[in-house]
Amino acid sequence: MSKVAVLGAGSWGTALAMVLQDNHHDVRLWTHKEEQKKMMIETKKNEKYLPNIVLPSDLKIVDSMEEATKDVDAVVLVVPAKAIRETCKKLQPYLHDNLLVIHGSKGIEPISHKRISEIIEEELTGTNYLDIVALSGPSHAEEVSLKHPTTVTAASTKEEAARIAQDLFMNQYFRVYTSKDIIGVELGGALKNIIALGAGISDGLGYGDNAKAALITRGLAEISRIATVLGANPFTFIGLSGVGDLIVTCTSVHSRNWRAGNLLGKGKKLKEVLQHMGMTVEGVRTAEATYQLAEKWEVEMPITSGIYEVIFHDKHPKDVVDKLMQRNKTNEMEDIIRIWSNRYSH
Ligand SMILES: NC(=O)C1=CN([C@@H]2O[C@H](COP(=O)(O)OP(=O)(O)OC[C@H]3O[C@@H](n4cnc5c(N)ncnc54)[C@H](O)[C@@H]3O)[C@@H](O)[C@H]2O)C=CC1
Ligand SMILES: O=C(CO)COP(=O)(O)O
Repeated sequence: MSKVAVLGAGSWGTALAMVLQDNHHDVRLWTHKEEQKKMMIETKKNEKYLPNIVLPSDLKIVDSMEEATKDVDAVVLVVPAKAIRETCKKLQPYLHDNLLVIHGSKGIEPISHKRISEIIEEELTGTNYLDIVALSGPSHAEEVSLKHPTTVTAASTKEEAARIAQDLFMNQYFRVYTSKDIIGVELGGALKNIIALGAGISDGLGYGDNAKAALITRGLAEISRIATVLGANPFTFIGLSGVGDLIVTCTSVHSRNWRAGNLLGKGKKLKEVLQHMGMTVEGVRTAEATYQLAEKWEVEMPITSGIYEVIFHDKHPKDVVDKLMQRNKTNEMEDIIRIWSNRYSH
């Protein structure tokens, strides 16, 4: 049995805490909201984020970061990407040697273009902890909390760290693979949210399965193009955190990114959509960051650019689709083969 702190009690933090509790670890779930903490203790439910799910009776809902992290072997950061820096600052005084830092968040920071593990590393500089592991893959919290079979990847540059995370989480319904490609795993998890917005927009416009399959496939092509330039292993994108997460997020009604896109496709404005959602829609901020990254590295990302134009410049989604369909004629694989061979020729 290990002692584990889960920081962030939204849908994903709560579902991961339940997996860890099922594995008989000593789990402490922390939320920054006092009223949410009280509600979870009183009702034994997390009504806003996972309605109808009864929390395990032995799951500890704690009062403070200090209580959450006391003597723990691992912390699992599961707050929205925009709250990672702030949460790391709160965590910093409680770090100790041999503490494994795992995160389950999916995003890229605009302007700095940092991945989650890079932000964590930056914020925890000068402190002692073991390593950072990213946990990512096709895993809607709603299904994990019902113990439906789910597979994810634990990625760390240090294989041993990924293996510790694998051992902590793996059970009968939650299968964990390891990977050393943390760049690819984090980029796959973050960038698929942009394409999921696109899939939602396409469905909202009334287009069918052909359009969605095109978005998933060509979306994967542009994700692997930029990610390979940024140092990822291209093979990661045929894995769970690549095509796996892309499929689940583009096709599931559980996906907040798909649902937000769907409303955009039906003509709603971004502000209205986000108010209506009331939950984290990571693809919006990641679209901004990725648009900037594509410009910086001169990588063609036409789908991401189109979605960015819809979200931030009020472009009509139908005009964006027309523009995508009328791009210059091209060979399907030429670009990615060139990028892959550049990478492997060094
Ligand atoms: N929901 C899911 O099925 C999955 C979500 N993720 C990722 O997990 C991360 C968290 O997402 P969800 O749990 O789904 O979000 P959510 O919208 O369900 O909940 C967000 C939680 O973060 C808390 N929060 C907001 N601002 C905060 C701050 N400044 N400091 C501390 N806590 C704060 C909220 O109170 C809430 O408890 C995201 O990056 C998401 O992409 C990853 C895999 C699956
Ligand atoms: O990352 C997820 C599933 O793997 C959750 O996606 P959404 O944030 O779109 O709900």
